[in-house]
Amino acid sequence: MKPSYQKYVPFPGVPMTKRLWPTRTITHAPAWCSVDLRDGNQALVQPMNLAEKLEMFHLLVEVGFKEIEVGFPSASETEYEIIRTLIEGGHIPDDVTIQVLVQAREHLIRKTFEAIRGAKNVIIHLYNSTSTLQRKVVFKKDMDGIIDIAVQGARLIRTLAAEVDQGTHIRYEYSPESFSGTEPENAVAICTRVMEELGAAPENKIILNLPHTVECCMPNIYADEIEYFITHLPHRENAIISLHPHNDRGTGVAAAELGLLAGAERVEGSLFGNGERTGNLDIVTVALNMFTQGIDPELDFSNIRHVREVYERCTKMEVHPRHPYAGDLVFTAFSGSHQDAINKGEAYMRETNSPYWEVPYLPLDPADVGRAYEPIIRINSQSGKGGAAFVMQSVYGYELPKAMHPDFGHIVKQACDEAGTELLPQAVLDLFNRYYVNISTPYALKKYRFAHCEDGAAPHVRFEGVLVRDGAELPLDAVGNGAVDAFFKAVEAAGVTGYTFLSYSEQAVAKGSDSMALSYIALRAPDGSTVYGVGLDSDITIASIRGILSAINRVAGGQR
Ligand SMILES: CC(=O)SCCNC(=O)CCNC(=O)[C@H](O)C(C)(C)COP(=O)(O)OP(=O)(O)OC[C@H]1O[C@@H](n2cnc3c(N)ncnc32)[C@H](O)[C@@H]1OP(=O)(O)O
Ligand SMILES: CC(C)C(=O)C(=O)O
Repeated sequence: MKPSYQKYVPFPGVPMTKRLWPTRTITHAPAWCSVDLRDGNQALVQPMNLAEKLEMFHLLVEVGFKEIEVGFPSASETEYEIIRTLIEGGHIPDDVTIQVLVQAREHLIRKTFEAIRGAKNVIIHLYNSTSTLQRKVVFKKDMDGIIDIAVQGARLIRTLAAEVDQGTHIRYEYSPESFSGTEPENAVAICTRVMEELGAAPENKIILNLPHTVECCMPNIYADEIEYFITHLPHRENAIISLHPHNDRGTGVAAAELGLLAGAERVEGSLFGNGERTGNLDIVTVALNMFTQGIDPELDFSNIRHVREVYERCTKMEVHPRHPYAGDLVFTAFSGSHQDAINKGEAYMRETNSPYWEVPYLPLDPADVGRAYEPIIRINSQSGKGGAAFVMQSVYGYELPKAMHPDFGHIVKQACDEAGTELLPQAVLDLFNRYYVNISTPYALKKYRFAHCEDGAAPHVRFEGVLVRDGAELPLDAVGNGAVDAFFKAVEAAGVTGYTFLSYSEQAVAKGSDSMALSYIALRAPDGSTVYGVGLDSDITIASIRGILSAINRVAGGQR
């Protein structure tokens, strides 16, 4: 790639010495305009058909958009028919304004006015490209020539708007397309002329949409351009300043956010950023970014799965697994330290009832976008002991004692390394069962009984039974202050020696319709190490006995 970088010209800065936007914060939602059905649609391999456009339109209404660019009605019969269907089919709620895009060309403008007949609220969106590059390469005109295209278009629009039925409320929008590639003073000049032509006034504000048609500079430069425009525009009070970022450098969201700081009041974009090339601005991300700053975005993404499902079906595009807020993996932690911190954060939230979201590594509560049911913690070779314990607890209700976490974590880590892939919860449970639960080799408890005795002395329990190893029977018979103690002594008396009882905890778990007891046992093994065993049975005493035997068997069977 060496020398070819020299053919790129660095983007010019904006002549500003003082700028206000870096000192500001975003405090409220802008007016949003969805361009999914137009800019998004025009960039699809297979543009949406009528049914898909209608479904998408209804989704956008459901999400809360009040301004929706529904198409470019003069582009084709299909586009025209879709707009007629929206209007004639009564699909447009009274509080929603449809927007239609048109180039500054007479026959296209006339066709556009035909298309909007009978609509209640319409924004006629006029555009022509104004950038230095387009002037030179496409239009071969100077700036006056470009202004003339816009003025002629605006004049015709005003004339035709005056003839439209009284029941149709028309507003105007003008885009100096490729605004960010236009000299700032030229952008102001052309917009000023269009405002005059369209009779912009405080009670009849024009939307001046300032597109980052191709994102060719850093977002701070776009913000400078917006602030320059706003502070140099005569009669700024007659205009609503709108942003239309694209995402060629991958910073469309940043450009929109900095553009808002620079004073814009309206934002055009699309769901998940669908649009030309790398896409339009992703409105979902900007809106949810606001949400995470304690600002009501005035769009409803509380069921993001549904929004995504309709979007993917209608556009045949896929949302990337790492897409902010909506991707499959964005609320998932595989790595141990993240899992640990998330676990602790969730415990902190439960224990303190904190009114604020204070969970490390998760900037948004998944429940706020309807994703609370998904596994946050998933297991692979990067996971730690807390992750495996979390899966056992959250999926199966097994409350592993904290001291046992490293032991089980080690087993899970080894299995992940061997598998070289993620372990699903069932595989984690299988490992737990295989390594700890009711292990019955080499020692198997063949038969047993215990009796509670109260014969004058302190109450005690007698355990009798038979342990089998390699076909040989070892009789068990001992007395203890409880069944577990009696069993432990009986095993020792039968020659299985060198174990010390360290700790024990129990819990009930639901197994189908039955409730079972789980007993976690820790013993000191003959070599001084700690060994864990788990017993599972409908009877808590038997569960404990099975747990002890499991621990012994893990040592005796060399299964550690
Ligand atoms: C940045 C954006 O996303 S803008 C929106 C872009 N969207 C679309 O283009 C989708 C819909 N477009 C279409 O269906 C077609 O392009 C139409 C119907 C608008 C126009 O079609 P056509 O006139 O057949 O062809 P085409 O688009 O190639 O037109 C190019 C001509 O329009 C001129 N032109 C382009 N934009 C404008 C404009 N805003 N104002 C006036 N003339 C323009 C070009 O200079 C060129 O002129 P030339 O033929 O004299 O060289
Ligand atoms: C027509 C304008 C708003 C546009 O789509 C763009 O510049 O990207």
